[in-house]
Amino acid sequence: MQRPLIIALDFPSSVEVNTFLTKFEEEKLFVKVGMELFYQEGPSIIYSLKEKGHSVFLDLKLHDIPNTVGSAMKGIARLGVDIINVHAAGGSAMMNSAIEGLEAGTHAGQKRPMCIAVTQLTSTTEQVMNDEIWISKSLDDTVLHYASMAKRSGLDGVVCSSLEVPRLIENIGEDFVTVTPGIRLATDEVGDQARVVTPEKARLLGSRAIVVGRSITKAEQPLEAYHRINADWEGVTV
Ligand SMILES: O=c1ccn([C@@H]2O[C@H](COP(=O)(O)O)[C@@H](O)[C@H]2O)c(=O)[nH]1
Repeated sequence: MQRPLIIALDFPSSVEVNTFLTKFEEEKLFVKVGMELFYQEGPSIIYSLKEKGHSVFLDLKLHDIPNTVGSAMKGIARLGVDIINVHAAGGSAMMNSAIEGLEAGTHAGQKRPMCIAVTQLTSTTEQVMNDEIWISKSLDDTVLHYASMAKRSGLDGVVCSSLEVPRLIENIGEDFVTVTPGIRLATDEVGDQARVVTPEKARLLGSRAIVVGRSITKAEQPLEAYHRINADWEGVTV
């Protein structure tokens, strides 16, 4: 994985996905399949995207007892996805089990999917985390704690806001992958996201990958929006 812009395919079915993807012609993309799409289409959407040559992040955010997550991961590894994730809040035993399941399910000679942990959702503010989730620490400390636990559990990286990336690089190192949603151009609507940065700022803060949904999928010209955001992310003048 270089430094991809991952497009969140938050669509209700494969019909909308296919219409959207035709705008990109033969371009090979890095896409994210989340709950909305996967719960409707199941594994067939993964096979179809992989067949077209796209890289796939399956964003199901597993969070259950270790045995259940491990068994689920065994099956997920067989789908051939490039990235899968869990909630770090499930704890270290659950994350260890996720890795064991992925290793057990990966075909011999193939690379297991990268496994990353959600630290705190980018829609969560520190106040909500304190008052509702009942974690009485700072958001930055909590993200660092969850990320350190994920690293010790053998995971490859985390999902967090770009705002937290410099501290993670400083404490955990550059090799631990940071996948960062909550990306908006200055003119975009923020919507339900709370910890938001521009693609350029994400690059400057050291994010390894950005995840962009509505700023591309709901744009009047999705291809143009993709190129504009990608240029901002890569630091290329267009
Ligand atoms: O902390 C998280 C974890 C996952 N997401 C997902 O990323 C995209 C963001 O979509 P936008 O339309 O660009 O807001 C979406 O699929 C979320 O489920 C996240 O936003 N934050």
